[in-house]
Amino acid sequence: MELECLTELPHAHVDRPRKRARLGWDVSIAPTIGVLCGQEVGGVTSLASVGAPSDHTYYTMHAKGVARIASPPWREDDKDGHYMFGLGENLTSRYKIYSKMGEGTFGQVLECWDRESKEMVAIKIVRGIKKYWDAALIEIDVLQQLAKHQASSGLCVQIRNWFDYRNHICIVFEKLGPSLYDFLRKNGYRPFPIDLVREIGRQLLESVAFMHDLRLIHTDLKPENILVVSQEHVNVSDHKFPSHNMRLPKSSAVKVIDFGSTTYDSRDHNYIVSTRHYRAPEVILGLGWSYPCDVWSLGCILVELCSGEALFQTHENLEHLAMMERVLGPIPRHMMKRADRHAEKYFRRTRLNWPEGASSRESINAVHKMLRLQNLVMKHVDRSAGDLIDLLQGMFKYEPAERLTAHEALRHPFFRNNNRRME
Ligand SMILES: Nc1ncnc2c1ncn2[C@@H]1O[C@H](COP(=O)(O)OP(=O)(O)OP(=O)(O)O)[C@@H](O)[C@H]1O
Repeated sequence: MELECLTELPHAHVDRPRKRARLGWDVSIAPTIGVLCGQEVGGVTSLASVGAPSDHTYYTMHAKGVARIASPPWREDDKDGHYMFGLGENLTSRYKIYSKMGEGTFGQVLECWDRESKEMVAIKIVRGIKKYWDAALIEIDVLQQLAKHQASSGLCVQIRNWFDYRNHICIVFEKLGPSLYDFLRKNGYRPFPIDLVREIGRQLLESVAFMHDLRLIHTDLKPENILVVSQEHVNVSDHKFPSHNMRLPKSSAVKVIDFGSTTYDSRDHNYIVSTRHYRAPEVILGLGWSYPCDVWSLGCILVELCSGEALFQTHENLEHLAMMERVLGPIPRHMMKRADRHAEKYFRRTRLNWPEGASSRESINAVHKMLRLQNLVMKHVDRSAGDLIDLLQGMFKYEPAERLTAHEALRHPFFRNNNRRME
């Protein structure tokens, strides 16, 4: 999602952890600086309690030839502030880098061996640029809130530790498997079976209900930010095209990641949030947003899992609103009237300025080709289509106050009799 949003996060009331001193382990590069700064979460020994090694310890370590845990040579970050690393190198004396698992706006995520807990972990190395530094501290604060209130089997990724390494915030997470988007892509954008959609949908709503109970709004829910817990997958034949094989997660257990844009509830949120395809109408119209924007994003994700493809494939506000009208019916007048000065140009008196305002004939055709929600669901789903349509209609209410809450959606008949994880 756009970084500009992050710089505007109104987190004034959140106690941000202060910037810590450089990691003590790095003393071989800068022996005069060195206070260890990790803060463990979840009962593992605190790095902070270890303290900086004295000169004596430092030289003894070297005398003992502990080259195995030595620091790699200092290098410049790349032009975008990303940490430069080599596979097999150490990241502090505790972690050894195995592979790169992903990359996002904030930094890179590396698969590392944790010598202390003797397990693989995923470490997000945040870009060494101040605005990302500050945003990472907010993400850590949120992750610690979540960790305080959920068991390790919870539905949001667990933070294990964090520290500052060579001016990069590093956040250590439990290691999870591929994202739902990875599965969709590898399957050539073929739909998931409805029972799997139901199981994933239920967990996502539970995780969002949990966040909302803590007054947290994720704001960037999308298939890329939902990871399956297990690495294992099964090959099954596509229910629609039995000659095609599909790769599906062996267990349906999923967890939500990426709390870099998560914010506390406040009445005056009106900056742009969410990745485009999953963005709620009140965000586009500048009407202010809150918890319901997460429910809208989940509605988009459920449709995408059922159909295989993102629902609103657009990069432009007017086209996006036109697509919403095509799939869900007209935008209520009272919302059009309240649209902010950036959005009022999308309307002509009391209707959307469409197709007159379209940027091209292709855009008009793309919108025209879209199916109504009912038809779209019925095209892809055989069983439970009626319940799913009804649930989605509640999650896609234009008026945020009328939209189902996550708790209400969980009570919907679509989820009845299916309240256990598929294994
Ligand atoms: N705990 C984890 N286990 C396994 N892989 C992970 C984990 N956390 C993140 N990843 C991988 O790293 C990628 C980037 O992570 P993340 O979304 O947290 O970074 P980001 O920079 O905040 O991204 P964005 O640009 O979406 O804000 C994910 O899409 C995923 O592939």
